[in-house]
Amino acid sequence: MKNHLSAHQANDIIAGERTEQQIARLNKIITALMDRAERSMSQQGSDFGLFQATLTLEDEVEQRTQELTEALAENKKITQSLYELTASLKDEIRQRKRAEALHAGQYQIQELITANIPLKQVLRQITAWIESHSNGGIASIVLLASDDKTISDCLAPSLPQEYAQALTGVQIGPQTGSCGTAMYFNKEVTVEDISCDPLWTNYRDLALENGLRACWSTPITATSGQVLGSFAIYYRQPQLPDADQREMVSGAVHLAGIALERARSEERIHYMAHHDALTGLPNRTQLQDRIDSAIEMARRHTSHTAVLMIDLDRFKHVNDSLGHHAGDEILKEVAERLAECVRDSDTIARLGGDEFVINLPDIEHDYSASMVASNILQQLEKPFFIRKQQLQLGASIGISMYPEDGDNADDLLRTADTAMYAAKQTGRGQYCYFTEELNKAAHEHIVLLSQLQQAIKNHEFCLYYQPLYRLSDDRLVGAEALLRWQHPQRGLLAPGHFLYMLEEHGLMADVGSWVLQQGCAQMATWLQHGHSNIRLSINLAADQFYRGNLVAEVEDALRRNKLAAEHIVLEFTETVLLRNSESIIATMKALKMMGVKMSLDDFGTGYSSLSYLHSFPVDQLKIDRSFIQATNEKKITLDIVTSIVRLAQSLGIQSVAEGLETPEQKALMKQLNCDYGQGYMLGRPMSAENFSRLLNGDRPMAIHKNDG
Ligand SMILES: Nc1nc2c(ncn2[C@@H]2O[C@H](COP(=O)(O)O[C@H]3[C@@H](O)[C@H](n4cnc5c(=O)[nH]c(N)nc54)O[C@@H]3COP(=O)(O)O)[C@@H](O)[C@H]2O)c(=O)[nH]1
Repeated sequence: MKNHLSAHQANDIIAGERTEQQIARLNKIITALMDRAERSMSQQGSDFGLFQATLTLEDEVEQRTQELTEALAENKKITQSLYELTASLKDEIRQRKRAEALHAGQYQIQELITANIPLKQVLRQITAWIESHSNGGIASIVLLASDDKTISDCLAPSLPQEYAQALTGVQIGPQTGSCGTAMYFNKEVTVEDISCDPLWTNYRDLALENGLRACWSTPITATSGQVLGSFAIYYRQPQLPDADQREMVSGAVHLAGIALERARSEERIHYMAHHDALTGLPNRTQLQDRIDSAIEMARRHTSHTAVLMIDLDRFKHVNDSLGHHAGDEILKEVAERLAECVRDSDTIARLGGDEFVINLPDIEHDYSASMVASNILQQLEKPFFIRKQQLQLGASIGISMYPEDGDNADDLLRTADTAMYAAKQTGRGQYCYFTEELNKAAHEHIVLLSQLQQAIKNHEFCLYYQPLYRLSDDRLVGAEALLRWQHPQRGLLAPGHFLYMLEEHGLMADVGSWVLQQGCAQMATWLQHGHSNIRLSINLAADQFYRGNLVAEVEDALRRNKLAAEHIVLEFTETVLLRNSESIIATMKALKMMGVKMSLDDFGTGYSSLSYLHSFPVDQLKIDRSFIQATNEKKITLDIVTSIVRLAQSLGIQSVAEGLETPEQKALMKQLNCDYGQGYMLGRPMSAENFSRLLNGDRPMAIHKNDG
């Protein structure tokens, strides 16, 4: 509809005015004609003249009357059309005002949403906005809980409070009033008369007691289609919504959807920023807040707060061997077991990996922390059953206390971590309190790590070689390459000082690659010097297998040094075999196909599962030196060593006795028909130069106790 006169309508108005002027003019003409007739009759005195004049006058009057009637009819039409035009203009103005008011309300709500005003305030504003345009309708918004089954809240400022409260907690279903049913089916539900509608059977009395007779409800959904709540309008008399109301409510539902979706994503982001995704426990950020609050409380109450840093023992081993999914299952169960050891007011957090932290606020004495720590150790000692396997883990715990060990969250976490590290060193399954001495040790640890990183850059590593002899005829048959660190201040260091750190900090695979290249280069040199009857054993770390490019690395080392595969033996421990994965088996088989011999190191100390020997292509078993050294003390150890040698013989593979220190040990192993021997009694690890001398039949120079 237009709000201005069309050209046609304007013409009509002008035509109306013209008609009035014509009538006035006609009256004047009639008067003039009458005068003329009178005058003519008196002047001519003739009857004919009068007759003629009368006729003319009548014709003119008739014609003018006709014109006048037409003009009047035209005028009436114009008046009618003017009346209609005014009515439609009034309607248009009313509609426009309503639309403007709606838009203003909509705009205001959009602004509230973008200004991050609390959700409930926004939703109340939406209900108020709709009510102000609903002629007595009562607006309400109910929210669906995250379980998608129950009403978590009802926001309806104009509904009776008793009624709104009664809706909270109601389970939605196919016959749960208008809102519950609308959310259940994700469909608009219109009930004209609550008093007789079957959807309201269970809630009818409640609604009628509160004076509610009709209700139509529209689900509020997220962009994904997920139902978030419902928007409803109640009436106090049986009624259906009209077209205007429908249009309005569809806008309100849209806005409520945006507000709810936005609030949910913000909640989600906040949750993710403060929780660990795997276990749902608080993360470091939230833990720090909780420790800060606990410190504040302890300060006010002049009490204490304790921080327990918990690290699982053998977790890395399980993770490496069974894979990350199994590891994740263990972590979730650990979280559950920890929850059983603490009060609701305590905080359990996961910092990542297998590191958990517990904060005990407001405790009187460290005795409480010790009680909790002992309980946790007991709980985590119990076996885990993962994928039909029983696993024994355990934990180490470090404890720090406010105010003694720190007056802020960072310091308490750091000191608890230092104590935890000490607990691990003193033997697993222990708890340990922070002390100043530990602080010093932790500092040294950090220094050593940075020196180790420098050592890699500055090529401070070298290899030592320990001779290997055939026991039947004492012939030198090879050597084992052993890593050494030429420390700038501390001198030559054996792996015991630093290998664990390389492993802990993920540096072992790179150092292992260097050992492989360097060992092959040295072996190639000895070959060039005519020593073709020896083999070099090279240790492989588990991480070298897990990295996935071991076969290519070995091929590369052999090719670069023009070395045949038969000149090297690769040693690995059972840790590698624990991850009984297709890829580890494939790697071993590929190495074996290349002609490389594989030796299982430290046999007897780990799981020593016979199934490994069946699945993996092993050529040699190295009996751990702890068995060899205990043979003269315990009969059972002698029996074990005898069995391992026999096992190797029956499998058609070689056996090597490690750590031979006395002639008796050597004699015993020879008597048992063990193939090879290695140990201080036969030769300590020595430099490449000294080993070359040994190969040449010379006495190695200056081999004394400290040479490696
Ligand atoms: N992944 C890699 N592991 C390596 C590498 N180099 C060494 N290692 C492993 O470190 C562990 C300690 O090695 P090390 O301090 O060199 O000790 C070796 C010998 O010195 C020692 N040994 C040998 N004979 C005796 C003995 O008679 N008595 C005694 N007390 N110790 C002795 O044993 C170590 C060799 O053991 P093994 O490898 O099991 O044959 C050790 O586990 C090394 O494997 C490396 O480059 N990569």
